[in-house]
Amino acid sequence: MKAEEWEPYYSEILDFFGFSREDDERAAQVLAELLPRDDIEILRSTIQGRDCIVCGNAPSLATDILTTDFSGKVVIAADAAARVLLGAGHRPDVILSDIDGMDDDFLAMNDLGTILVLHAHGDNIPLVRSWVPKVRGPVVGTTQAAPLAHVHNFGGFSDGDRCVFCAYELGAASVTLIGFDLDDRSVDPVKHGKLMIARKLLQLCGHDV
Ligand SMILES: Nc1ncnc2c1ncn2[C@@H]1O[C@H](COP(=O)(O)OP(=O)(O)OP(=O)(O)O)[C@@H](O)[C@H]1O
Ligand SMILES: Nc1nc2c(c(=O)[nH]1)N=C(CO)CN2
Ligand SMILES: [Mg+2]
Repeated sequence: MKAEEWEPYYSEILDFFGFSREDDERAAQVLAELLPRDDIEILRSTIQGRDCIVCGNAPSLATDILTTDFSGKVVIAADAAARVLLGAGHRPDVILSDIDGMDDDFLAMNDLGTILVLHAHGDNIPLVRSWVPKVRGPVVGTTQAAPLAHVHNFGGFSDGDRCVFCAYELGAASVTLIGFDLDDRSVDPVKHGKLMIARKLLQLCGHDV
């Protein structure tokens, strides 16, 4: 998504949650300084022209996995969905995370080739500082604010919808969603707000979830 197309959605999200653009920009700078590399071309070659399965982390993911044919597909996990996939025997090819779901399992998957797409925002700067220096494998940085030379903005907000924007931006042949239950009543009010925004952003990409 072009920056000028993303801007009105981003602006509305900042107003809705009371988040600060300046804090998001500061977070992107911190990420830029800590990233060991920019593996965007590895990420592009993983996704371009391929059928992708994007996995959200709704409670329904565990059963969705059982009825999904993963063969030949690129598996993209939204944050902690990666652990559910791994537990079911599917190490994701790519994980997008704003680092609140990150743990040593993510580093172990990254050591085996899973690409980490790590997102900096105004409320996760301490997580960026503590986890990014530990990354040894392929890594790409993202922001929801203005992109920097090696910190990308593919569009999207929550980990799940950002996976979908990233896949289309990098030329996926198709994108299938599993583990998305945006009407989930078990989530807290902030998460509910994020899921409603995810619905709107996914509709922009042609996915009615
Ligand atoms: N019912 C659901 N509950 C949680 N996440 C969901 C649900 N349905 C879809 N998702 C998607 O799965 C993504 C990953 O979920 P997870 O619970 O790991 O996220 P999170 O790190 O808490 O979310 P975020 O950082 O985006 O607030 C979410 O960002 C969201 O886009
Ligand atoms: N400033 C800020 N930005 C975000 C946040 C958040 O909590 N604060 N959460 C996100 C993932 O849901 C994505 N972006
Ligand atoms: Mg997260």
